[in-house]
This record gives sequence, structure tokens and C-alpha cells, in this order.
Amino acid sequence: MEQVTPVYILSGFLGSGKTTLLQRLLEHWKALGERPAVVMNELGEVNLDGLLVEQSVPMAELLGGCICCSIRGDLSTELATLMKKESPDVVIIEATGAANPLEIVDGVTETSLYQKVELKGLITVVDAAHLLELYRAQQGQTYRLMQEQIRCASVLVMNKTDRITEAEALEISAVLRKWNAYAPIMPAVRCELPVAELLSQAGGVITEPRPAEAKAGLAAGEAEPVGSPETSAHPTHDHVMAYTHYFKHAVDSHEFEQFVKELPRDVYRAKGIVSFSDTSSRFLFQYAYRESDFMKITPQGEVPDVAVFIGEHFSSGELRHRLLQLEMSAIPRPVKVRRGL
Ligand SMILES: Nc1nc2c(ncn2[C@@H]2O[C@H](COP(=O)(O)OP(=O)(O)OP(=O)(O)O)[C@@H](O)[C@H]2O)c(=O)[nH]1
Repeated sequence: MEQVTPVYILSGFLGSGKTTLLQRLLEHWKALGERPAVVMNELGEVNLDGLLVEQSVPMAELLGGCICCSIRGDLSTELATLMKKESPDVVIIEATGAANPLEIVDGVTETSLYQKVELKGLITVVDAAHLLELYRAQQGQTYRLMQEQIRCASVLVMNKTDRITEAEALEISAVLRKWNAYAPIMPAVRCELPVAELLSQAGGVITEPRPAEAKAGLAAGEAEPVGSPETSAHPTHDHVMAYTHYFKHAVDSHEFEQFVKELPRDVYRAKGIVSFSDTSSRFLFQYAYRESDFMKITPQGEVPDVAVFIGEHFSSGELRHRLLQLEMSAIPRPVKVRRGL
């Protein structure tokens, strides 16, 4: 299968340290010989943070508005253009501090409907001192936005710990844990932390079959059972907020509709393009707040069969397993011929 490009969203309130972390991430990828690309969003008309990024890094800029509201549609267009033009190994989206990350998740997953990109994780950088101040006051829009950014994170960087005492660090950790029971918390000063660990903690859903499964399961027509060590040994996959599934086979329309109906409550949004084994058309499906909708489509150009699920802390391993089962059950089996004596 063609390479799927991982995408990370970098969120965090204004001045929390996102650009500082971005620079560390870029250094890390470059040291590994990978080609990162950046999507930067600034509320102003000039991208000042962009000036801090090395010129050799391909960059798309969304200026003069916030990704999550005024220029949301542009995000998926910009991301798709960047992908086509630069074919990066990894993409990082730095949102304005005022953005609601869930809207950005929506923009990225929109792109995965027609480009092979996969949202790997949402990193939220928290200014520990600022959060403490707001937490003590317990009010204001900033406070609520910060809370939202923390709630959706797959990993939390508790930055600027040089500005708080040890006792305050414990207090802030408890607040973060209360708002987000799943994301690992990494304390840091100037976002100095083990980047490889940060990225692995950020979650990431495996879309490629693991070698053992490809050999044994899929080839022999049997997917691994849910809860087997293979699926359950990845606890970090269970708090991701988006799971992207690229189909290798068509699925039965009735079984797929049933699967969508039975989606866990924690999945509140899903969308995708699927081919059904029992009809010749392709369908665009939408699912939001327990209602689904299927529309016949004829996509222009090459578009993969893909489904994206967005929610909070659902088990992506289980969804993946169910989808693989659907794919397997729709593959026509060879007819067994009994040989007479
Ligand atoms: N004291 C202290 N300052 C820090 C730390 N990390 C970053 N800073 C400073 O905080 C300021 C803001 O950092 P940035 O990385 O630009 O933050 P940002 O989230 O990208 O800011 P916006 O683009 O405005 O949203 C800069 O002056 C940094 O040098 C830290 O751990 N401690």
C-alpha cells in the first residue's frame, strides 16, 4: 500500500510554547533524515512564527484567521496541496492559540478522504503558570478554551515548569488529570523533552496490518479476536480521538450500515468513502450524533476507500478489528470441490 503520511496537531493557548516545541520536533525529524512539512496558522496577516522555521522546511500558511472558524475549509485544501507538492514524510499543524482543536481534527480528517494522511496525535502545550492562575480564578473564555484544548489532547506537555513551584506542579498535574484522564503528561522547561517518547505517547493508530496479522489472519481469512494480546497490548491506541481506516476490500452494505449503527457512543463523528461488495457504486457516508447518511458518489481522480472516526477515548483497536472482519467477510471464498473416489 502507498505510504500514509502521519499528521500531528500542535495545540495550546497563546504563548504556551507551541513554536518552541515545533522547532524541537523539526530538529528531531531532520536528524532522522525525514522530511517534515508545516502548516502554520496565525490570527494576524503576518506569520511571525514562520520566520523561526528553517527555510528548507516546506510550509503552508493560513493567515488572517483561525483555522477552526473563519478559514477552516482552507485547512484541508492547504494540507492537500502541501501533500501533493512536497510529499513530506510527516506534517505538523501549528494552530493559533485561540483554536478549538476538535475543529482542526475535522479539517485533517476531511483531507484523509482524498489524500493518504492519518491524524496521529494531538499534542497540547500547557503554560503551567498561566493555567494555574486561570484555574484559581475558575472563569473566563480563555479558561474554557484551555480546558477544551487539554480535554482533546492525546499527550500533554506541561511547559514552563520553571515558573511554578513543585507543589504547584503537583496541583497542575492533578487538574490536567481531572480534565483528561488518558493523555500522558510530560513536564518541561522550554519544551525540552525526549521527542521520540512524546511522539509515541501522542498515540497513533496502526493502519498497516502488523506482520503477524498479515501472515496469519488476513491471508487465511481470519482476523484476530478482539482483546487478544495483539490488539490489547497497545493501551496508547485507546485514547486517540481519530482513527483512520484505509480499506483494502469492499464491504457488504448491510453489514457496514449495521456497524455504523452500533458505533460506540464515544465515537460522535464518522465519515468516509466506501465501496460495497453488493453494489457497483461507491458511497460517501456521514455519521454525526447517532445519525448516518449514505450518498452515492463518483469521485474525480484517484480516491482511496477510507473511513475516519472521531471521538473521545474510544478503542480504535476494536473498530479496526470490526472493519477488518467486515472486509474479510465480503471477500468471495473459493468454492470447495469435493473429489469423488
Ligand atoms: N519561562 C519560560 N518561557 C518559555 C518556556 N517555553 C517557551 N517560553 C517562552 O514563551 C514565549 C512564547 O513561546 P512560543 O513558543 O512562541 O509560544 P507559542 O505557543 O508558539 O505562542 P503563540 O504563537 O503566540 O501562540 C517565548 O518567549 C518563549 O521563549 C518555558 O518553559 N519557560
